[in-house]
Amino acid sequence: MTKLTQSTTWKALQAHTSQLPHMRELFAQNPQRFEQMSVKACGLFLDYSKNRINDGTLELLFSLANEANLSEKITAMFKGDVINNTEQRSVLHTALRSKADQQIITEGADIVPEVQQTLSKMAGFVESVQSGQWKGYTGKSITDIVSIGIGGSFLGPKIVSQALRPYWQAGLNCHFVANVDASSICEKLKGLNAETTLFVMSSKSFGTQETLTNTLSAKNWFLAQGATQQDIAQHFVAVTSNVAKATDFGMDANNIFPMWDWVGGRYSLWSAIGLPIALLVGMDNFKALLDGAHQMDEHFASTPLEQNMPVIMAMLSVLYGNFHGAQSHVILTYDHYLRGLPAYFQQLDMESNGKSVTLDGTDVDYSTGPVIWGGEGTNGQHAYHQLLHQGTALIPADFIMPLQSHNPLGEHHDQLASNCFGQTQALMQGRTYDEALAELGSSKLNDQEKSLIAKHKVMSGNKPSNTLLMDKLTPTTLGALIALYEHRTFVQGAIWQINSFDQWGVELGKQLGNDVLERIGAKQDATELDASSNALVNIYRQGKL
Ligand SMILES: O=P(O)(O)OC[C@H]1O[C@H](O)[C@H](O)[C@@H](O)[C@@H]1O
Repeated sequence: MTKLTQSTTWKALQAHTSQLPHMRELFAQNPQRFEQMSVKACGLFLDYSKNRINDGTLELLFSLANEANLSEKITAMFKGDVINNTEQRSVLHTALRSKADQQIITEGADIVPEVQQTLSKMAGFVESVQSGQWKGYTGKSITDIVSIGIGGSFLGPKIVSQALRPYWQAGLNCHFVANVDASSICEKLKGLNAETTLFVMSSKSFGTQETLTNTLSAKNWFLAQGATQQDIAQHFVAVTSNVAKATDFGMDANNIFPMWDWVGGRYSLWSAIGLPIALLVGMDNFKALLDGAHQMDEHFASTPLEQNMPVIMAMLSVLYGNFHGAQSHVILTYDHYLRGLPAYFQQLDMESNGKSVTLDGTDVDYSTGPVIWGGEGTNGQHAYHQLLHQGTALIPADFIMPLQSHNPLGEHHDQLASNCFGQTQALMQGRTYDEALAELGSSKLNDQEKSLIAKHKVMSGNKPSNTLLMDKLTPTTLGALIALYEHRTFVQGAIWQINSFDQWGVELGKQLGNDVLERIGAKQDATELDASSNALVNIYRQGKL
């Protein structure tokens, strides 16, 4: 048994949670519940009153956080301690949104000046492309960006660009390519004009197979359209921490934007990996995004745990995962522009906290990261919400909604909001058998039929949800929202004593993928793998069943 599960607080939480009454009763007991269980920070408002908690639960959860030395761990991250112990790295994505006059030291050097220099380089480039000064090889301005990257070098730029669609500057469009399936890049290139297309290749390592292959194919396409080798510098730029590899690959040294080992891929949209975002929304908006995240960093670093938004959300997730057996967590966005956010948070959380040994290598004897999933709230209501309401799995939910729409139109937003609030209410209060029976009161069914239908209409309720509101989706509120989830992920990892910043599981997949690729290209059939893998490779080599 680990110390965590043996601790008095852990055991107290186990006993406490099983005795807590239904949320309907908790609301009835305390008229101040909403005021006491809501918090505002950095333009975001969190209502967490619809959770299976009372004051006692919160006290125990914060004790657990204190026993995990959470405050010390937060300080250690911000000041650049080597908290990613398996890769011997600091974790300093927060430095990317620091203020120019801050000093953040890692490996003996202040990194803020480098961050600022890179932002200036990005600003110059963005201005030049947006103004049309940056010309393609036939003297035309750029109209289309193709962003090539995968994982953290893809999803952040894509989802944030999508979320900030109302802020795009006229004249530029962006297309994202990640999948190594040729159909992805071929479809994206159809209809593009090489003379006006700029490729942004993003790879922290500059060694990821999918990204290198897609970039080579992009280069070949570009040359096949009539451009020459000398024209490449005007059409290909790279973002990477491996500048040497990028220049070896043929990237013009002036067109390489640096990033650093102390930025994890899934935390990297704030670095030059965010270049496609900046190209679309302009540098001022990109800086506003950084500023929103910085505000959340300050809130996280300096607010007592009890009022600390990321800490509250993280501890609630620990509550459900470790004391109520929840295996997944759903994120429901009531905003069309935020439709990609669940996928982004999925990558962030599952790659960070999908771990089963503690920092010192001990096997955990408790659940760690849940499955994160979700989508656009209103659409889900007509599909998978059924399982949230009446299924056997407990699935805590986050509902996210801006108060003002970017497209105010008739009654649309009122309907959207009423769906959002109505769902959290239904999840919380459910419907009892008597209520269901009463609803059937005037129907023509006989008593037996009424009783049967009523049983099917019962919803146990007591299903937890958080509601997150903001005035409007802006670069600043979006920055704060994403940083909120980053820190929530960090806090959970801190409680579970795992390393949230490595990803050895993903690395093994890459390694074996390369191994299989060699067998596919070999002269004879594969014989050295397991029977299934050999057979699959050999069927593939034949090219038909
Ligand atoms: O940016 P790159 O080095 O090309 O890496 C792209 C992605 O590769 C891996 O799959 C990692 O698990 C991700 O965290 C990373 O973002």
